[in-house]
Amino acid sequence: MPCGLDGAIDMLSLKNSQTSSPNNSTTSRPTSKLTPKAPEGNPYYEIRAIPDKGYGCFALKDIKRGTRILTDKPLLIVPKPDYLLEDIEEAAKKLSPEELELYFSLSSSHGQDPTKWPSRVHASVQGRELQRIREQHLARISPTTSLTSIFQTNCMEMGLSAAVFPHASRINHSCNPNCNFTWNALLALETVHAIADIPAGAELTFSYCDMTKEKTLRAWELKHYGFSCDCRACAGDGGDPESFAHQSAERRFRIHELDRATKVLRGARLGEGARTPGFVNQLLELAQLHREEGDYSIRLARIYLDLALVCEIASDWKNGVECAANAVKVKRECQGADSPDYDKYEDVLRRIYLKSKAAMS
Ligand SMILES: C[S@@+](CC[C@H](N)C(=O)[O-])C[C@H]1O[C@@H](n2cnc3c(N)ncnc32)[C@H](O)[C@@H]1O
Repeated sequence: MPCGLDGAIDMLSLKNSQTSSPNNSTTSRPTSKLTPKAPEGNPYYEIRAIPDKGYGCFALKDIKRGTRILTDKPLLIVPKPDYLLEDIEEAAKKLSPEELELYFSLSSSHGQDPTKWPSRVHASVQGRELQRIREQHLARISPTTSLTSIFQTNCMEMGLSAAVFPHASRINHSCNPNCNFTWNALLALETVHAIADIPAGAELTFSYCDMTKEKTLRAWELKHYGFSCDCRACAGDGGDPESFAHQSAERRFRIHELDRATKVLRGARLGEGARTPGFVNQLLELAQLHREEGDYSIRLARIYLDLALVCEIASDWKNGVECAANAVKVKRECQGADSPDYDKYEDVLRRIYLKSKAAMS
């Protein structure tokens, strides 16, 4: 294996499976000319071309927070998150010619400038991980669309697998999104919910990265998709401390501080958390920050659930019921009442409510 003097491996000297694939006919080919459309009968959105973004999805009417805007069946499933080209090729063999055409009509972030990317990988990175990094790099800088370039531009987590969804894939990114996507294993469908009230004409967006991370980390993750984000959380703050960008950066910084401070006491050690001074206030502040940031997601639902459980331990029934009710509401609105675990949220609310009634009698 060629290795630089500094112990780094040159990525481009290691070309392999992109060119030696046994299934080259599907590995690389021109982009399809299919025009994307919202699913037939979907009343919520239409697809339009946007300068510099390809296509995007736009609300046809006012959409209330909690609305399920879309359910989508996977088009191509790769049953491992650390996929290689050979895994995508294997999955692509199961596609009909029409499905393959649809796959190749999706967005592809190939054609990127190689000088904007590190050209070397540390020598300690070996085997499958090295091959994966190399394949993805080659797909990114290649002048043509490929199975890998489309997969890495569009794939979403599907439990322990990764999959491409033909309709959900048309939704563009924002670090301050108005939609949430979740794999619903019970329905075997990807679901997209509005996490804000969306006015008619607005673009539907969700976050491709962990939106609570700070701007430079988000920018690095988004670079893999070949764009830099200009959403209101990423826009410059113009030196104005009142601007959304400035306040958002401060909120996300504080969210990280609070996450670090509370992480060890959440989950199995919640009982200890309940006895730790300041823990409840930290969780309350965290919930407030997520709300202000518009992160009306499962993260917020879990914070409320933990608050409810801490209140239950402390026999604080009034706040317990309120927090459990918030947890159920956020969970339902961002993932749906038919989502896995929803019953668990409702059970906590019911239990604390009954205990509060018993305590009053
Ligand atoms: C999953 S696709 C989204 C749909 C895509 N626009 C299309 O035409 O099918 C991801 C690609 O869309 C574009 N994109 C998504 N969000 C964007 C944003 N906020 N700004 C610029 N381009 C964006 C990038 O080209 C990215 O690689």
